[in-house]
Amino acid sequence: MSGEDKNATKSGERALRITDSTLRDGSHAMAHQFTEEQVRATVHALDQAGVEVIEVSHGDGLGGSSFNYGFSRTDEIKLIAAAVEEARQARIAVLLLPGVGTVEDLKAAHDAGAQVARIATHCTEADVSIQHFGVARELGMETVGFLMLAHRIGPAELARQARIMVDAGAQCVYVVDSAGAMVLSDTQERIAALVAEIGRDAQVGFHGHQNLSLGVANSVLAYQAGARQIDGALCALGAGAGNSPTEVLAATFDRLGIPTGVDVQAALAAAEEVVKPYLPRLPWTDRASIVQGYAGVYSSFLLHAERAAARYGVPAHEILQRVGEAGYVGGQEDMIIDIAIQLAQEREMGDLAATGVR
Ligand SMILES: C[C@H](O)CC(=O)C(=O)O
Ligand SMILES: [Mn+2]
Repeated sequence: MSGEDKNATKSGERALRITDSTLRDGSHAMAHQFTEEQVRATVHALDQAGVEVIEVSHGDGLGGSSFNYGFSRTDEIKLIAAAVEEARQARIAVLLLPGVGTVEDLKAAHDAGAQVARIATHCTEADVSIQHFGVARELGMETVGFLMLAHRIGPAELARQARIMVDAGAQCVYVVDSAGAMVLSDTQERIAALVAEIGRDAQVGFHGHQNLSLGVANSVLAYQAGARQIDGALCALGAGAGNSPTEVLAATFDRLGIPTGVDVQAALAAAEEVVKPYLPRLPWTDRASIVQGYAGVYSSFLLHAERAAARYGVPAHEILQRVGEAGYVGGQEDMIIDIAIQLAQEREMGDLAATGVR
């Protein structure tokens, strides 16, 4: 497929496509406890608002329900099937991290009606996605690549990784600011590099997090640098301090005269009347999530760090600072426990030293 957007005619003059990830990235913030009723109500509202792609999966993608990542309350294939049933015009997307999920999971999601496959890898590991893009294309799914923790490498290397995904069959590759660590020009430079490398063959997308409160600003800059797919989540419901809020993206791009095909009033109602009432807590830029952006930590580590903090009596922001210094990536959630234990031991040693005990 060329970089030209084949869906552009669907919403007339649409200049960029907003993909909503409330029911996937938001799964992290919900500790993977979405119910079928919540999924149905959210899809119905997003669909009515004109959002064309709605992502539904465990927060860590298909197959993520596990001891390491957190068990889902409801089987994700059941949630995907419910979302497909509810959507009138929107297509349902799924996320797959090779190694967390398998091609069998992708086939099951496709059988349940999912039409868009988003394949995510760490930003330096695009080659592990090759098989999955091949299978997704064979199934006739739209394909999107997700280069996570994209702040960790420079624009040129990121563009080389995007090329691997496109050669494997990706029709769009996202710069994924998993840590909410990118500051303005970081986004512009990476998007521009990807557009230069793959722009003739595929689209470029941007997925932002709000840890430094820059998700929406980064999204606007991404669009200006050539991105044509942008992610959001209603009420910012996503990992860390949350994602760029879909309703704010819709309103901001509308004010900029950049058509997204999303009805601003309907998106505002979806956030306020459908999602907000079921939230256990609003995504928030507190000390711990700001440290995630500042130290470049995977956003989905937040709840894991908070749980370890409560269990070992150490501050979550200190755990996350150490995680950032160590450079851990998705899949290394167990190291959060390790760091919490180390911090607790250091504190105990410090206390003993202060009381003069040897
Ligand atoms: C599995 C991650 O939550 C994917 C994502 O949304 C990100 O890296 O950001
Ligand atoms: Mn995310």
